[in-house]
Amino acid sequence: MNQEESRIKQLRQQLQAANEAYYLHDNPIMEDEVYDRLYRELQGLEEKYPELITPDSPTQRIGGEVAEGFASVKHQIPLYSLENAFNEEEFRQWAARHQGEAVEYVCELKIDGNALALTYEDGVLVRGVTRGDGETGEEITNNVRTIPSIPLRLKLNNPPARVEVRGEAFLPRQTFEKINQTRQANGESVFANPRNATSGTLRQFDPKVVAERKLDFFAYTLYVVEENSPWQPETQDYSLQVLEEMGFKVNPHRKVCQSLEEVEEFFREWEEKRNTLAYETDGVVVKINSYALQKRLGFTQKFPRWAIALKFPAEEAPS
Ligand SMILES: NC(=O)c1cc2c(N)ncc(C(N)=O)c2s1
Repeated sequence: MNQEESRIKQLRQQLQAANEAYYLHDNPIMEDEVYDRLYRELQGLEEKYPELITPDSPTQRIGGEVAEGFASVKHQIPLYSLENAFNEEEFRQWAARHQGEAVEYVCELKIDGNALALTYEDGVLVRGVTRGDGETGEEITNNVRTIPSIPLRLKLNNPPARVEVRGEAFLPRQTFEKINQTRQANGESVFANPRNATSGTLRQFDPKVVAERKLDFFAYTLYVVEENSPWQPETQDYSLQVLEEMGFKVNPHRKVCQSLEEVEEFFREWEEKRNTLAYETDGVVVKINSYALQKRLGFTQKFPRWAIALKFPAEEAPS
C-alpha cells in the first residue's frame, strides 16, 4: 500500500471515529474545523485516486443524483405491525394469552418516527427501504446513506454475509422545530409533527435535502440471515447489544423485566419522563425476550403474538 493509500485509510478511520462519537454518543472528539480539514484532505486524495473510493467512505454519504422516483421493493422479511394496548387491562389480557411460561420481557421505548429496513451484505450497507405496507416499501438507499447514525459498514471484523436491520428514523424535537422555522421563513408549509417531517424528508428526491435535515435513527431489530453465524442472537436483549457492537444507535432506555409488574413500572416511569427526552415517543414496546418462545408463539393474521405496544395517553394539545 503506498503512502497515499495508507493516508486515505487513516483519514477514513479518524473521520468515522469522529462521526460515531458525535452522532451515536453525542460526545464530540474533534473540533468542527479539524473535522472539515481532514474531510477535505480525504476528498482531495479521492479525487486524485478515484479508484481508491469505497462505498463506505465518509465522503460517499451524500452521493446520488436527484431521484426520478423510488422503486418498489418487496421486503425479504416483512415488517410486522404491533398490537396496541391502551390500558393495563388490555396489557394483562395480552399477557394471559401466553402466560404459564416463565417469561422474560424486554421493554423498549416506541419511537414516533418512520420504520426503515436496512440490508447489509458482507458488512456493507446495500439497501434502505421504507416500511410501506409491511410487505413492500420504497427503495430510498441514497437518502438512507445520508443519515449519520446509520453505519455504511458494520463495525465487525468478520461480518455475516447478510444482515437485515430494522429501526426507526426520526427527527429530534429541536431539529424538527428548526426545519419548520426554515420552511416558514421560505414561505413553505410547515410539518404538523416530527413523524410527518421524517416521512416527508425520507421521500425527498434530492439526497442533499435529506442530508441537511440531519435525520436520526434507532435500531431495534436484527436478523442475521445465515443460521450458524457466531452473531446469531437468541434473545431480543442480546440482539440490541449486537446492534450496538455493529455500530448502530440503540435506544438506551430499555429494561429486561421478569414480571408484568416490572413492565408496568417501566411504563409508568416513562409516561412521566417522556417529555424530558429529545425525541417523541408514543409508548412502550414490550417483547418476549426469548427468540425460541417468539418462534413458538408466531403471528396472528396481523400481529406477532410475542409483542405489544403499550400506548401512552394522547397528550393534551397545548391550550
Ligand atoms: N411496528 C413494530 O414492530 C415496531 C415499531 C417500533 C417503534 N416505533 N419504536 C421502537 C420499536 C422497538 N424498540 O421495537 C418498535 S417495533
